[in-house]
Amino acid sequence: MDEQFWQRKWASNEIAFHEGAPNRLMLAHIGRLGLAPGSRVFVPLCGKSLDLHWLLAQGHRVAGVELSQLAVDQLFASLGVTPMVSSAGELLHYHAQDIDIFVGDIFSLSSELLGAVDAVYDRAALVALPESMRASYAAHVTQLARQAPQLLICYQYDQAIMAGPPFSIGDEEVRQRYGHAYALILLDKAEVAGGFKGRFPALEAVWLLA
Ligand SMILES: C[S@@+](CC[C@H](N)C(=O)[O-])C[C@H]1O[C@@H](n2cnc3c(N)ncnc32)[C@H](O)[C@@H]1O
Repeated sequence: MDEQFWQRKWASNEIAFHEGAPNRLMLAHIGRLGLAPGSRVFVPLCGKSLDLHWLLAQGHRVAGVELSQLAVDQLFASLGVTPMVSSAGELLHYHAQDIDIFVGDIFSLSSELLGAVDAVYDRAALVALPESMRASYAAHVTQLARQAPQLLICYQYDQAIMAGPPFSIGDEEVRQRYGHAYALILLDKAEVAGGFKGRFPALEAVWLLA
């Protein structure tokens, strides 16, 4: 999954991962992060997720990083907000009140550029990356967020049925990626209603990394 793969997806509007409403598992479990009003939540690989809208509506601040400038332009358009855009190293920094979105590769983002965050929310980010990138991604997010608590949502299914993305991330892999830095609590594991992509059984697991 190189950069061109995702740029093509956005350019051709093949974005089935984009949900038309805030994620139901986030709504059910985000309380476990214990966010105080005004908390700053980092959303890696954020796309134009409506979860960002929801977090803002709760009075939180959001920070994100996303490869596709098209996605980020669409995000701000849907928020009805005109950002200030500046360059930040190899990234572009879109800023508006309570919002900082960095456009470019997450591996070009530093904790200094990102600034302090109170929590991380990963939906469809770790699962979007091939196995060869996931160890570096998890280590980088842990370091970027200075071990802030994280709500992580993963799919689990038979990887032999579909190549991914999204990839299947089993419990053991979550422990391998994050167990050294966090106490892991499996909050929920439930069948994907109607099967994954309507074709085969899958589970969604929600983890609290505390
Ligand atoms: C499966 S989508 C999920 C988007 C969002 N989290 C959501 O729930 O709708 C994965 C996103 O990660 C972005 N992406 C992939 N690799 C990236 C990277 N190295 N740095 C930043 N963004 C990346 C893609 O452009 C895509 O928008």
